[in-house]
Amino acid sequence: MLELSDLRKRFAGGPDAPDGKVALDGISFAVQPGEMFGFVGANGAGKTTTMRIVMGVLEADSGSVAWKGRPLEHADRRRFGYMPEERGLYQKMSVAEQVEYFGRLHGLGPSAARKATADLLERLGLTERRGDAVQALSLGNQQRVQLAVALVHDPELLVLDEPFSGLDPIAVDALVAVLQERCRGGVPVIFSSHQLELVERLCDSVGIVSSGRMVAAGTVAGLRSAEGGTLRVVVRDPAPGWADGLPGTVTVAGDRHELRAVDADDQEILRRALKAGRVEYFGVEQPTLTDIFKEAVA
Ligand SMILES: Nc1ncnc2c1ncn2[C@@H]1O[C@H](COP(=O)(O)OP(=O)(O)OP(=O)(O)O)[C@@H](O)[C@H]1O
Repeated sequence: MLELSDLRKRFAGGPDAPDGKVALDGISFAVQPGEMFGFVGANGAGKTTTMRIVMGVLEADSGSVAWKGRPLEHADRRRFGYMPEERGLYQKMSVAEQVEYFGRLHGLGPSAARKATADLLERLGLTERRGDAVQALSLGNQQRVQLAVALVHDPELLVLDEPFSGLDPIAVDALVAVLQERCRGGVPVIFSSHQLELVERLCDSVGIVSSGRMVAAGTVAGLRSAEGGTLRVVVRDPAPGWADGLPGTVTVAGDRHELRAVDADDQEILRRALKAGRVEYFGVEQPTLTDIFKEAVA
């Protein structure tokens, strides 16, 4: 549905970096209807640059962005919802006026804009602040307004640059519910985040970007199985030297010996552990998205 192919972008250099800075070095991925795509990467990896290119804020040096099978055009973007990294709200306008205004700007009629605004302010916990100027709100509440602005016109695609940063847990849950609802309605959602547990919980697929390149992409389950699990055994008070010759590493805390090993013969390790002492834990642990991320960007 949205398809990015081999995007490249170099920023002009200054006196310190005359050759410029390669921000994107061939980014490709696709997001399908109703798919939640988590875009993760270290600071400066290229996430914002990619999203800005999708939204037409920046132009790529080469590569392409297609929407519904044809080159993305300016008119398509009017039907997208975008939350930019540089938050842009009119500070003196009231919360409700602001959201309605952006709804109108994206083509909603007055009553549709009013209704969508009231619904979203309720969902995002802003109804009581509807008449307040944006500048009087806390940063987290300003963020909620920014999200309402991105969502008000019922967009066909959502591109959200760190939408969860700075939100309290209640607001995170409210936003998750809204995004999941939009996804269920067929809208593809791309969002960047450093909150990897949240990405793992929410996303159908994930792209890990490092130095302008996509270093891993796919479903969280697929990335996990590619990575393989870690065997973990905890033995209480084992005989000395019980793990000699076994693969992996052993850490000792008091009388608890913990062995962790990858790609090991689990049955052999279990036999040795049972012989050595009381086995308190034995299992294969799947890597978390944080483990996968660290491995991919290392
Ligand atoms: N306008 C610009 N001029 C020069 N360099 C830029 C510009 N915008 C971005 N860059 C550089 O491009 C690279 C990618 O930046 P980008 O903002 O896309 O990263 P990011 O993954 O969004 O990072 P973060 O997680 O910190 O928001 C960085 O090295 C950044 O310094």
